[in-house]
Amino acid sequence: MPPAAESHPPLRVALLGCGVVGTQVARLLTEQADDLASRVGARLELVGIAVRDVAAPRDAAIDRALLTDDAEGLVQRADIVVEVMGGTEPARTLLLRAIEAGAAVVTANKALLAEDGPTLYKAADAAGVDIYFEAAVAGAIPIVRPVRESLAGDHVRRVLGIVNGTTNYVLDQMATTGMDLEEAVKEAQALGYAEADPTADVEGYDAAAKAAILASLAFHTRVSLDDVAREGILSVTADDVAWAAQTGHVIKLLAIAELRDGAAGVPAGVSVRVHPALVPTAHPLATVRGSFNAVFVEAESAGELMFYGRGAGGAPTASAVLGDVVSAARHRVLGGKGPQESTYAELAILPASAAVTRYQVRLDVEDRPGVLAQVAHALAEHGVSIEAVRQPTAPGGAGAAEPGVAELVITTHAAPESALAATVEAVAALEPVRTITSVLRVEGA
Ligand SMILES: NC(=O)C1=CN([C@@H]2O[C@H](COP(=O)(O)OP(=O)(O)OC[C@H]3O[C@@H](n4cnc5c(N)ncnc54)[C@H](O)[C@@H]3O)[C@@H](O)[C@H]2O)C=CC1
Ligand SMILES: N[C@@H](CC=O)C(=O)O
Ligand code: NA
Repeated sequence: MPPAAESHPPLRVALLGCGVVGTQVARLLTEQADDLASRVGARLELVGIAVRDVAAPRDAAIDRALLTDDAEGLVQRADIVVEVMGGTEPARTLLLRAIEAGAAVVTANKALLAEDGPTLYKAADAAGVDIYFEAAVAGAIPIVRPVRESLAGDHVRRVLGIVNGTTNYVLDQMATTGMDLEEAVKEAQALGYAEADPTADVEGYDAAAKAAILASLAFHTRVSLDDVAREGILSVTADDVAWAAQTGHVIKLLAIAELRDGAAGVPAGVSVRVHPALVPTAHPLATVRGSFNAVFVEAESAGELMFYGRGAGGAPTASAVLGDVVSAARHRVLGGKGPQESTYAELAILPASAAVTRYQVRLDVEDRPGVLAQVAHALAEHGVSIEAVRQPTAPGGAGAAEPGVAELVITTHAAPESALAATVEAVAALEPVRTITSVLRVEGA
């Protein structure tokens, strides 16, 4: 049991940034001060909130006397620095200054961690202080700590997740209300899910940053944003969404990190990617609605684990931040330190072309005998085997693109991305092929 709060001097907490997340962190630190003190064994005293503009209007929960535009000065007078301003600079410099000054740091900044986490981890290690970042991946969902600590005795094989609330919200709205992408993004911004620049969400950078962080932790190997093969949701059309529903799928933006052991002609290493994928409606990931996130982890001894909850929004993200603050604060009171970065495995990072997935290819072809055989032959020549072929529109009948044209939907067995790219090119070049309407990966089947 921790000592009574009064037995330890208060711990000074500095907050950098007072936007969607920062406002909720400040509110919870104040409203839950007594509980937090009892849980930590010392009072957590919010000593300042660094903002760009001290005169700007703020939520009523913010004590305006704490506002300062001197972030550099603030980090020098704190035991724990919480960074929720986002962006690479000045966040990195301020966190380094805080670490040099002996403060523990808590950050929600996945963009910074995925780009330059090692600089911060090394500095924290050298200074002997904690660095925590639960909020950086999947908001409120405890996923960093389970992968970093609870599964430290296991071997993780694969992580598959919906880790961006904005894009999940957008795809869900497109599927259920027919809303267009731009309108749904505006709603996600208003609800506090989107990044300051929502292109980070819709182009997959945010999910890629989270995938890099998760892959690093899961595989004890340094993975940065540049190592992640990335596709966002801008190429997903209303037609894709409607067609997915018609065939028993939903489209989700997935983050995938997997260990490949050198089988199937693909070299051994780690494959990390983010892309939209067709997920069968019976799969648990298909039921993840709105801004919710979910992460599947497959580990050798633990088997399959699933983590589900709110991945975005002020209060849910603040919950994860506060959990980290409590951990760091307990170390200040009771001694001890959180885990360091672990990169001993030093696995190879595989190129995007080595990713192995099933694909669904939709194409319009001339409706005459022998066409299907030509298409099948082109696939076979590239070593891609067909799992199923469907012709959703009756030849030349209702729903056909035009008379004499038939739509084919080909689902492949798992094939390397490199083989598929060449195959699609070869199929597109066939004389009876009019258009390749879409190529989508299929996951979770
Ligand atoms: N909003 C969400 O659902 C989640 C956000 N995050 C992360 O949390 C961090 C904050 O996100 P939000 O609160 O949503 O962003 P926000 O844009 O609402 O808030 C950031 C605040 O920091 C301030 N700021 C930026 N640069 C500053 C500087 N140099 N000095 C002082 N203040 C500065 C901005 O003026 C703004 O008020 C980001 O790293 C984001 O990726 C993580 C998980 C979920
Ligand atoms: N913009 C992010 C916020 C949380 O990380 C998202 O939409 O998930
Ligand atoms: Na989290």
